[in-house]
This record gives sequence, structure tokens and C-alpha cells, in this order.
Amino acid sequence: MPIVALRDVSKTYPARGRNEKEVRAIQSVDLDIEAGEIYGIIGYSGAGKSTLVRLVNALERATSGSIQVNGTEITTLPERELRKLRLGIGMIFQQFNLFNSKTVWKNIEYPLEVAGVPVAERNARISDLLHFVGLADKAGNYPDQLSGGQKQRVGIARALATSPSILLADEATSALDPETTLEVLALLKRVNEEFGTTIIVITHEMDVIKTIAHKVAVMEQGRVIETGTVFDVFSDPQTPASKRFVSTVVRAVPEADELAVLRAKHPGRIVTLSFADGNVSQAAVFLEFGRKGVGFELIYGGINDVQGRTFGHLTLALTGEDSTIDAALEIVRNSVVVTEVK
Ligand SMILES: Nc1ncnc2c1ncn2[C@@H]1O[C@H](COP(=O)(O)OP(=O)(O)OP(=O)(O)O)[C@@H](O)[C@H]1O
Repeated sequence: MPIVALRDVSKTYPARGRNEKEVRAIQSVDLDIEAGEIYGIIGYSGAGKSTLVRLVNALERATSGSIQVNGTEITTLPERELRKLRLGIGMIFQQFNLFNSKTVWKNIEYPLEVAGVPVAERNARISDLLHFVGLADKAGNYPDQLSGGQKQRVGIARALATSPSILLADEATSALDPETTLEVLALLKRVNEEFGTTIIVITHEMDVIKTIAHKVAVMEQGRVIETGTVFDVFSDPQTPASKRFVSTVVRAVPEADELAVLRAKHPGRIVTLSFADGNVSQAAVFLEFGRKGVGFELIYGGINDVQGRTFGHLTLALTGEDSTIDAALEIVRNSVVVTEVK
């Protein structure tokens, strides 16, 4: 059973003023997130990502549809029960949302205090968490004395204090530089692996999805337009929006304008070879061209590694007799997908 299941969920915000329209922030969304997954939700600004996570921890009420968290239907729960539910869901934010007037220790202690955890147990837990996030020496510091990456580590420790089964990360690395982003993502991966925490990662950056997510949902204008494993969506995106996101991290097939430039520069026939899942050796393909005496030049593309599995698209300019090229392509077609660009 999924740990989070949305069925036909919609959320409409009422019009803010007389001349404004209501906002249909989420429209008929179905989504299943399994326990133990790192699930990425990607979309441009305004796609509805934040609203979606706020529905999952019931900070917003759905306008219609069903939302089950840990097997409980939360759309009909009274506020008192929702408070209990939220203890089982941790959250981290882009701007960290730490208490600046409290030390690192006190920040992490806060949710434990609210949950009524006895002092001795609290102290042990905070100490463990500080070690886990690598900030044991910063317990007495204030947030202002920390770097962005360290602040987010405190945010993660605080979110984990009550041992939630779900961690929501809303643009948690968007304020960090690339190196610090990788460190924080590595920490989230450890949280997932060591505690089995289900992590829902909201982002507009495909790199974040590529680095840690197992599965991804692509959102556009309040709808989930594509879901799948990260490998499947990266290697074969189905919708224009997914293709645009994927193209930010994967050099794939040249667009029409790029093709015109390539054509002007390179004589010969232009073909794109698509490799999937590392089951084909590029060397074998090139050897075949060599054997047949077909000239080839690599003019676009690359091979990508997504979480240890490879795929890619290589665009080549081929020169030689048409019949020789056709014969070589016939053999190559047995192992890779060949698309001739007309
Ligand atoms: N409290 C609110 N009242 C009215 N409209 C809202 C409210 N919160 C969000 N919206 C609107 O709902 C839509 C979805 O917003 P949401 O913040 O969920 O998108 P997002 O994908 O998270 O974008 P961003 O990354 O910019 O936050 C937007 O059009 C936004 O203006």
C-alpha cells in the first residue's frame, strides 16, 4: 500500500479580489508514493508543487478528492488529529526557517519539546542527530553563525527529531551553491537509506531529481502530466514539458535550429543513434561503420549516466556510398535505435 495516495485531488484558491479569478492550483491529481521511496516532483514556478505538499501535510485542505497518508484518509480528519499526523511528517524549506534567536541545539529540541518528549530522551536524541548531520561541534551556535549548507543540516536534524516516516523537502537546495547542494542531497540520501524515511522532493531543478530521486512526477499548470522511474523519464520523456526539463541536464537529439547549423557544417547523411541501458557497446557500432568503410563524425549528443544506468543519443554525419551506409545501418539497427534526420 502506498504511504501517500492521492485520488482525483483538486485545490482551488478563491479569488483574492473582485477583479481576480479563482486559482485552480491542483487539478484532478492521482499520485502514489511508496514507503521508502525518494519521490521527486518537478515543475516550473506556479505549477502547484508547493500546494501539493501542503495538501499532504494538511496545511491546506483539498477542495475535492481523497488523500491517504499512512493509510488514513486525511481530508476528513479534525484539526486535533491533523496535529498528530503532522508529527509523523517532517519538512525542510528553501529558506531553512530556523529560529534565529535559538541555538542549533534549541532549534532541534523544539519539536521534541512540543511533542512532550522527556528531557533525558530529548538530549540523547539531539546529540545523535547532531552527529548524524555532522554538526556536533556547532550545538551552541546560532543560525546566523552558520553557512547555508550547515543551516539546512540543522533544518534536516530538526525535521527528523520526531522520527517522521515522511520528509517533505520544498526546494531545500535552491538557495545553495552546487557543491553544497550535492552535500545536502547526499545527506538526504543517507536519511532515506539509514532510516527508511520516505522523502518527497519538490524542485524546479532536474539535476536534483537526477541525483537522488527514484521516481519523478512532472507537474504543469496544476496537473501531474507524467510519472515514472527517473531512468525511464530521463531516457524517454513523453511530454513536451518533460522533454524540456530533461534537456536541461541531458544533451539528446538536436532541435531543428541546431540541425540546420549542423547540416551547414557537415556533409553526408545525418543519423541519430539512441543507446539504452548500457546493453550496447558503442565500440561495436563504430567498428561496424569502420568495417564497411563508412566515414563517420560525431557531431552532437552524449552518453548519460543516471544512477549507474546509461543511455544516450549520438548524432553522426556519415559519408560514403549510399548503399554502403544503408548496409552498415541495417546491421547497427539490430542493437540501437537509428533515426535518420531528413
Ligand atoms: N494561498 C494562496 N492563495 C491563492 N493562490 C495561491 C495560494 N498559494 C498558491 N497560490 C497559487 O496557486 C498556484 C500554484 O502555486 P504553488 O506555490 O503551489 O506553485 P509552485 O509550483 O510551488 O511554484 P513556486 O515554486 O513558485 O512556489 C499559483 O498560481 C499560485 O499563485
